[in-house]
Amino acid sequence: MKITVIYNPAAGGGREALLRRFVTELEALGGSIRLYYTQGPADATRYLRALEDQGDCVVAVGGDGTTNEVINGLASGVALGVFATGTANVLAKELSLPKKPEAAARVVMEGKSVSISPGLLNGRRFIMMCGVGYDAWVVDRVNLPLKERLGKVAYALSMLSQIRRYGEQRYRLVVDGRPLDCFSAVITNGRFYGGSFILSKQANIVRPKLQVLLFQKPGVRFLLGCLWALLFGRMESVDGVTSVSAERIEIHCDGDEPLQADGDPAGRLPADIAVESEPMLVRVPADIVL
Ligand SMILES: Nc1ncnc2c1ncn2[C@@H]1O[C@H](COP(=O)(O)OP(=O)(O)OP(=O)(O)O)[C@@H](O)[C@H]1O
Repeated sequence: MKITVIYNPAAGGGREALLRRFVTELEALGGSIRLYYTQGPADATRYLRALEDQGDCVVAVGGDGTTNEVINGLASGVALGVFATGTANVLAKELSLPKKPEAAARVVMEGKSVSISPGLLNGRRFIMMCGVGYDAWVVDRVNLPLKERLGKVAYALSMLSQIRRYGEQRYRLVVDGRPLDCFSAVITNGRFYGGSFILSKQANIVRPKLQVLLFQKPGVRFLLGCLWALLFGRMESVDGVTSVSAERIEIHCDGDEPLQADGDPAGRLPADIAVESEPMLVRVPADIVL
């Protein structure tokens, strides 16, 4: 198998030793490897788009942001592999991908491929989720030097700093033609969010649909109740949270508001979100049922 490995040396504070073990195991299993170190934001996408032949599989080695940049450069028919070395690694949780480099290499070489339809946010792919409102503010305001040193703690601090703003801004969504208002929204392809927390039990990453979670009550108490429910996988049971599956979502508001996709900043409103018509092939463990 011809494999292009894209390594983000900044993800998770750097994981060079794990990368070496991963590549060694791929080669031991018969893989022919081309290895690329990303130089900065958007470089993975740029590099892949310029390649004439990406091989049979492109593996993202990094966090969800790296995977996002890889899928935006992935050529049609080339499989995606993931060796998660980032901070949160939500996709790895969703797909039960192993943390050990040797096991992750075996998934690429000896696992199976499943079809997953990415979402499209203003023409750019996302694989896990995008959002507007509170979670987009948290991503927008996270202190990057602190994230490099402290990882998830930087997100926790950003979450605290943004809580009091929740409810200030109202958004109008048009969900498959139906107008719905909210104070925050997350549009998710998969069940997991922010690590190992289950945001939506109704979502299913192999289904060509997106699950829209609307936070329709204002107030800090409501938001804290949602965060509490998230810890226990009960978000969709909270009074004031609406969860609907959809194929097309528009988001508008009066202000200049940020968006997040796969945990990284993703431009500003307005947003036009859809399910991509052509699914991607993604390498997963042979024994998982999605
Ligand atoms: N060489 C580089 N130096 C600095 N930043 C880079 C480099 N290459 C890529 N990046 C950027 O690093 C960002 C963060 O990477 P990524 O999200 O994969 O890791 P993470 O934040 O540690 O993990 P997670 O998303 O799981 O929390 C990416 O969005 C990408 O734009």
